[in-house]
Amino acid sequence: MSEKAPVRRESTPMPSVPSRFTAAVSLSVRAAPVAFAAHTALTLVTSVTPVVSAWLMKLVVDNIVDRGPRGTLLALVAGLAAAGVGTATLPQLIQYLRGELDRRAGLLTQDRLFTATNRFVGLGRFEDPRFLDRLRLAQPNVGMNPNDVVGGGLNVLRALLTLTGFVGTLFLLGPVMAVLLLLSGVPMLAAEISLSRRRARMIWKVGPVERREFFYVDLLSSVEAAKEIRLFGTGGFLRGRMLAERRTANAAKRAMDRRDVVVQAGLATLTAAVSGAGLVWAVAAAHSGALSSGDVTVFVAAVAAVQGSLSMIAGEIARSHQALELFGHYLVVTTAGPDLPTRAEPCPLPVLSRGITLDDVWFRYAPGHPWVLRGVTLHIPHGGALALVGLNGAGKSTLVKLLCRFYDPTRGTIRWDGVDIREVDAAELRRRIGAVFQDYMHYDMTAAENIALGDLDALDDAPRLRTAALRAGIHDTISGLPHGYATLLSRTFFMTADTPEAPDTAGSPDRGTDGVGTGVSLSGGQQQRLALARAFLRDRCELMILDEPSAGLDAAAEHDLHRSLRRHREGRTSLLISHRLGAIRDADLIVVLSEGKVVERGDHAALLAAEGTYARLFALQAEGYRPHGTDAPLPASTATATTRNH
Ligand SMILES: Nc1ncnc2c1ncn2[C@@H]1O[C@H](COP(=O)(O)OP(=O)(O)OP(=O)(O)O)[C@@H](O)[C@H]1O
Repeated sequence: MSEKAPVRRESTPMPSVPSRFTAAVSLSVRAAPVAFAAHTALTLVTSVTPVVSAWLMKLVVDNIVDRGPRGTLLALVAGLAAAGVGTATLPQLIQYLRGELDRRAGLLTQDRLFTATNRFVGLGRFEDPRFLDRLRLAQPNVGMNPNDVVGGGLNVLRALLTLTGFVGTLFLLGPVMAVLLLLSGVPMLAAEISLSRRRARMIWKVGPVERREFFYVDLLSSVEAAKEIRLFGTGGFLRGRMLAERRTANAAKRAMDRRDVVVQAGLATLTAAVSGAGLVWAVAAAHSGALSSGDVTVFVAAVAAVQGSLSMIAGEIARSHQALELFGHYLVVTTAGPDLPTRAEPCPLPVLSRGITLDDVWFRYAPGHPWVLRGVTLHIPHGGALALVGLNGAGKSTLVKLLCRFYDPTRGTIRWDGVDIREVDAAELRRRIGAVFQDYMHYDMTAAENIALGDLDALDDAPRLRTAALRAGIHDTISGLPHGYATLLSRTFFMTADTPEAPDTAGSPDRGTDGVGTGVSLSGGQQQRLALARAFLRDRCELMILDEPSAGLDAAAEHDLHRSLRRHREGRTSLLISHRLGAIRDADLIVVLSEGKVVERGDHAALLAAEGTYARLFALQAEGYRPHGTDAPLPASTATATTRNH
């Protein structure tokens, strides 16, 4: 069989600029059609008000100089006042509409982004730094908003309309000057576009640096890391690392800003030179009688407006270009193909009746990485309990991840009652599995929610939650919490019902606020029981996987847990991983993995008799329970307790 890359690196190409622009516009329209239409219409109205004002001003000045009819003058002044009110008020309305569009487009973008990431079947994408960089840049709260593209496009359109009006005016008054002014816009545009390209490249380049900086920020502000940081005194070291990343990002941004300053200064000098020349020409023309006083007024306004519009067009094109680059990351993420091959019409997954078979399974996390599983062949019989044993790094958890189809085997197959699990719907496969992972999750949510995340159908089903909690031995603890199952299991958030107006005790030496507003923290073992309850909620699952389910439990709890598990797994297929060999001694089949290979298999008695790895590990553990300095065998009762509880 040919080798398949287990982790498909993201390979979706960046869409072309026109398709990015079309996609951004359609997303903004879909997010808020009314606000979009109103924003567009008002923006276009504001594009003509400066031209109208300038012409009205010319007519007013000419009327005063020529002593025109009083009624006409009043009408012109009224028109000028109306245009002034429009110029003054419309920007506020436009700004509000822009904000609303930003918010709605941001919401839709976020929704689509995380709908897309949830669609990935496996874990590979989340271990691909390039993908993670894109995902960060594509988030509306980090900087990307499709509306920036639309807003930029509209501003360009507005500036173009204003420009057309004033250029027409200038052509009437001084065509040479009009051409000169327009030509001065060409280097401006070229320079701005080149700057925006560089800026977009810089943002992409510093992406990984900023992600690392956020990693250190997260460490320095998380309660989980706070213990070790204080114990080992690593705060200064981590702060140094964080600042080093910030300095690297700052250096890249500074270099960009310096280039910006030089280019903008050059452009401003050019602009000043052109408008100075225009002013000299207009004064000379007025002196010779070629232009009226009103003409000079409108000419000066037109030069300023044309230059303003040109600079706005150049700036907005540059900003839109940059926004389009960021929007491209969003499109790459949301249109990325599946991370693992999926069938358009998946095979139905049969009810497990025979078992799960791994046939010559080889696996490595990436093509350049070492093999983690090397030709594993084993059968987990239906209704049986299979235990996996092995030293750290032997590949046990990896095997579990393949069973859940978080990755596909690089070679070989895994069959569920004869059906290759690559052929079935991964979500359906996972619905049939209950699991507690070695690195189980704890959620900053209520106790009920922490359990219900195992099966959201049970979110409002108190008896089911209670049964699962009872089986995991955590019910009494939860019942004793201030709000029972509704207690927030977190000290880092406020309870939903409470408001952040609770007294701020951060600066107070005595934080004895009786937990005002915040939830409670559970111990590590209690959190592990909660994770077990989450798995037990899936009491109808066909395969139960328990990867080190009792590592954090006290001896009595572990004993109770294994008794409960034995009861629970009757007639159910289960896969158990534990370094505490007493916990798995009564499994139907014990498989010893070493460096990705099955090196021993059999039941407890057979493996002890074989005097191999398992027997050696078991003897080592039992040794720890022998009275000091004796070779005497343990008393029968102690031996039983030892092997069962440790
Ligand atoms: N996501 C990953 N990417 C790359 N390598 C990984 C990844 N996860 C695990 N590995 C590597 O795979 C090997 C097997 O790891 P695995 O977690 O399966 O071992 P294990 O038998 O469960 O060990 P332990 O008893 O310590 O839990 C290790 O060498 C580890 O470095």
